[in-house]
Amino acid sequence: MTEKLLEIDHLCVDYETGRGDLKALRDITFNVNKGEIVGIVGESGCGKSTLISSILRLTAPNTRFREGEIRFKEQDLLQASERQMRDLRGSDISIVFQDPMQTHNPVLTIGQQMLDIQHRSKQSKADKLSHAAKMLGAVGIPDPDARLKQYPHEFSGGMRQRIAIAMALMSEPDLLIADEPTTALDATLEVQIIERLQELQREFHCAILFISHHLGVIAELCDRVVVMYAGAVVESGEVREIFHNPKHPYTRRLIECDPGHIKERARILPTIPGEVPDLANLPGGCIFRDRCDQAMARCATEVPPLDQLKEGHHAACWLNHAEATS
Ligand SMILES: Nc1ncnc2c1ncn2[C@@H]1O[C@H](COP(=O)(O)OP(=O)(O)OP(=O)(O)O)[C@@H](O)[C@H]1O
Repeated sequence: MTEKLLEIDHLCVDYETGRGDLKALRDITFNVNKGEIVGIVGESGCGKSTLISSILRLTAPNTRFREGEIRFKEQDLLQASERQMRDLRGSDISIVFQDPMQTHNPVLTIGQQMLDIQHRSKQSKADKLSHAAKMLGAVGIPDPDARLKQYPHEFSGGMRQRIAIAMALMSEPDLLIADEPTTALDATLEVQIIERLQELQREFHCAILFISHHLGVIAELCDRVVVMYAGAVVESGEVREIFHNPKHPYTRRLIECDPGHIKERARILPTIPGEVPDLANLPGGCIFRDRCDQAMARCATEVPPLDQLKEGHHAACWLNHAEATS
């Protein structure tokens, strides 16, 4: 039976700005089940970072949680104390960033940093170092005992990202949030990291919330995908279903822009013409209509609901509304 780990329920998050409230997340609902890999995809500005910082409760001071809930193992994170959040971060929930240098301290050896992560453990220093070396080995760093004595700048970008993943997994988290961990790497390294993440997920049984601009990467790794546009979910479902039977025009355009397997990915991708609407001054109707080549009169006035089209496949587009099962 699938067990829910992370539940995002009708989440609405605003930023207070001089121009009024900027609606960064609107009515976001999705789950990550135990041991599952869920991808979040969308262009820059669609709200991916706001979503991650909301889950970790590391938001900018002008953030307002307007509505909705975030539950992790049934605990309501928006009501949790700062201390409870600190306990969760880096233990039950870990994160890997796009730039591994955000994780690494340049003036400390990798070994010292991996010791620091284990500060709560009662094990001896020798055991902690041996655990650190084992984790470096698990992410494919050769000669891990010697490498522990080196500084971050002595590793290549791909190796630094592997080390960041090793550090994130040291606490055996239930949820690993991977925030575009391969975007800064070339295609070959990207494939290696994706394959390694798949192996590690099987070994450590953690769930992964994988954030990416690229549907190709999501297709390689994830079980399910949530497509976000301008702060809202426009489509969600199993990766295979979304790829073979995309129902939202935005998802179709993303697939056209990011074809096939990441190994063959072109270095410069075509982009979708037009821009994400101003989230501080949202237009009425469907938020994608100005960029949609199938827009109808109704799209200008009525917001399409996120319809269930078949079990587990949802899309918010009037084109499919007649097929909705709920
Ligand atoms: N502290 C803030 N105050 C005001 N607006 C903000 C703030 N942080 C983000 N935004 C705006 O909120 C919207 C969503 O931003 P967010 O960073 O979550 O998107 P994103 O999908 O992660 O983009 P990227 O991939 O470029 O990081 C954008 O319009 C952004 O300009």
